[in-house]
Amino acid sequence: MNDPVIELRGATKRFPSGTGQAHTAVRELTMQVSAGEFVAVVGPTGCGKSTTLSLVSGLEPASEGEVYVRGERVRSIPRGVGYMFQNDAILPWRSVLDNVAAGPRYRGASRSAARATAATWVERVGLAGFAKYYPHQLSGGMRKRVALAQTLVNEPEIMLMDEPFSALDVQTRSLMQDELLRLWAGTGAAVVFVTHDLEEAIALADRVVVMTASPATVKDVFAVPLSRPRNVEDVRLTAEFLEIYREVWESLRVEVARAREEASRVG
Ligand SMILES: Nc1ncnc2c1ncn2[C@@H]1O[C@H](COP(=O)(O)OP(=O)(O)OP(=O)(O)O)[C@@H](O)[C@H]1O
Repeated sequence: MNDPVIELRGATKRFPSGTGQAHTAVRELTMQVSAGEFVAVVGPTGCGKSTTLSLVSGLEPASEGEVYVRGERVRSIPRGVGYMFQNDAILPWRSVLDNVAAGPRYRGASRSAARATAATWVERVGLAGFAKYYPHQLSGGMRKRVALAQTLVNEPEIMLMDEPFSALDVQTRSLMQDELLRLWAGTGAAVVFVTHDLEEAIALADRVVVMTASPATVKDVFAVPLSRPRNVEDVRLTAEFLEIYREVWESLRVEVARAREEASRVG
């Protein structure tokens, strides 16, 4: 394996809880992600998947253990990190083109250079002809395309994705998954993709990390040896996919059951 671009070594994150005691969100997380690798993280609701991304992005410092990006200890937000969340960061008063141009502008490109770069990404995500549209004129899938272009225009070395497609209907979701794979291929970016959806995780990733019920730690890591390029709808129907699904679900189901038990005890 190449040198990891992302490395967590025994990272633990505690938050102050309402009762004055510390609440452990994630504990002793150890994992590595290499350049060009697509890693999906699955786990029961509320186990600490988003917190894991916050540690990598430097938004939250680890309470214990270490987090490295490109071999350097994360102390603030590292450069070269792109995000995509469930709620997109599209500004309603800006056109599609200007939303995508905002990143390059922020990084110092002139208005015309930023718009030229943005135009190529607007086209690559399939929105040529919609550059002048405003967000309210777009469908949910089209907004996701804008969000993808907003992320990719900055050519991130690392992409942190937190359930970016979970609000979409099933068909649009599959389309966007294919788009993501197509656009990511060849970028060399390392991806950490958090999802509730095990099918999505396997269809997209090179490895699937299963987290335990709260406080989350890495329970198992599964390789996904499905060939690329992949078409997510086709790949889901293969015997190989189902075999991997069964294996990962065996691991995940125990944690989902444990989380439910815990929730019913607390609730
Ligand atoms: N800033 C914060 N302050 C206090 N507690 C927090 C904070 N961020 C997360 N937590 C707590 O840490 C735990 C893990 O939350 P996190 O959002 O990482 O889980 P998740 O697995 O991403 O959840 P979901 O699957 O519902 O998206 C939760 O109990 C949450 O309340």
